[in-house]
Amino acid sequence: MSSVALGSVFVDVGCLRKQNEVGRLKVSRRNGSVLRVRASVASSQQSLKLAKPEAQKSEKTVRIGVLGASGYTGAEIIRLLANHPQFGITLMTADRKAGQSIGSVFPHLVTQDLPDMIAVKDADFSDVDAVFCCLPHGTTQEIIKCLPRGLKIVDLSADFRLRDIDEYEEWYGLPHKAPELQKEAIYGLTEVLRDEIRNARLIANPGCYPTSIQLPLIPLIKAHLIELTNIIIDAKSGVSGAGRGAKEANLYTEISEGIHSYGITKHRHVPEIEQGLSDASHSKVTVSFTPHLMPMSRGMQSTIYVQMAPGVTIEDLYQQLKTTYEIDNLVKGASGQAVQNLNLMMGFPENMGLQYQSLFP
Ligand SMILES: NC(=O)C1=CN([C@@H]2O[C@H](COP(=O)(O)OP(=O)(O)OC[C@H]3O[C@@H](n4cnc5c(N)ncnc54)[C@H](OP(=O)(O)O)[C@@H]3O)[C@@H](O)[C@H]2O)C=CC1
Ligand SMILES: CC(=O)N[C@@H](CCC(=O)OP(=O)(O)O)C(=O)O
Repeated sequence: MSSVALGSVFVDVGCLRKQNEVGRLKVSRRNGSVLRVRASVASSQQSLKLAKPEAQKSEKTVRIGVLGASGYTGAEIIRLLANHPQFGITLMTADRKAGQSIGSVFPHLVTQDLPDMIAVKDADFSDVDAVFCCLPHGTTQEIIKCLPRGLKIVDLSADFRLRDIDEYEEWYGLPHKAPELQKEAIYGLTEVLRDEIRNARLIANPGCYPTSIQLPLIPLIKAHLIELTNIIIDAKSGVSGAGRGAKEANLYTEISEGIHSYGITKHRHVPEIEQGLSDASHSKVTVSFTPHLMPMSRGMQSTIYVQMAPGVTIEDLYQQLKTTYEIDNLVKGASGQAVQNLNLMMGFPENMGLQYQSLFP
């Protein structure tokens, strides 16, 4: 039996991308037994130059609320929507930063003509068609439960990702406060559940690690090209993955010039990854997953070690991933995937507003 390593590289709230990879998941071969899958959302000042928010505003047909606009994923959605022809932001909320303008919190967004951020309790949803919910898990369930039923919701938190409520309570250490909504939620791994996402009201946007791991593995599992045992994932994240809130472990002095693993054997993304892989294989799949924090602002790399099924070659794996992904012009990341999902839910082309020129270096 042969083993192979899959390198899954993408960025959680945006990423660097080479010119010839625009809008694509790209598969390439390196060093004989290593396949690399790249999926990206470009981040750049360049994209701000492309945006003409005021000119586009009146033409935009979908009114968007961003809950948690003062956080990293909220800010990234605001940046992406500046260039979206149909999604116009009419409401933005914050907690500690309620009452402030987005430009005062994120200077790179100062050119946008947007409402000031308000507390969720003061929000009026009569002028909103869809929300991106960029709030901490736990808080999210209670807030989403109180939103008008007519809203489409893409939730970036982990609150509705696990189908099994008991599993949620076990891994998140919190009782689930909206189990009835959990039944309705669709997991937003776009490439895998596109049809379900189109008809959904509530999307549970996947975690960053689970996205980088499931995208390369699911097509290989579905095609029976790899064994379902001994899947080992060595993943690395930039610090923006931990959100903008102050935490001692994320101080510059703690994370610069070093790397450390965390959540070994008990990271909360394990059940999410196993749920997705088990669905793909119709049997219980377990993984060994170790995340690491890297001294970089944004970005993610997951190196995945798998055993190939008898008779399978690395070329088979390469062809499978190539066929699966080269036809999809997509961008990836927490906020990019959220916009991708709402595009589908609203009946727009999946990549609308997501085709940015990339930035290098
Ligand atoms: N960062 C990432 O790469 C990814 C994050 N996620 C998930 O997306 C969600 C948002 O993450 P991220 O943007 O990083 O988080 P941040 O910590 O950067 O931002 C959190 C946002 O929620 C607001 N907020 C915090 N507590 C409350 C509350 N009790 N009531 C109302 N609003 C509140 C904050 O307001 P204020 O700042 O004003 O206090 C802020 O706007 C989280 O669930 C996270 O797990 C998912 C994928 C990737
Ligand atoms: C670096 C870092 O701390 N990362 C976060 C994952 C962030 C993410 O994308 O996951 P959620 O959407 O589930 O929060 C963590 O390990 O918990």
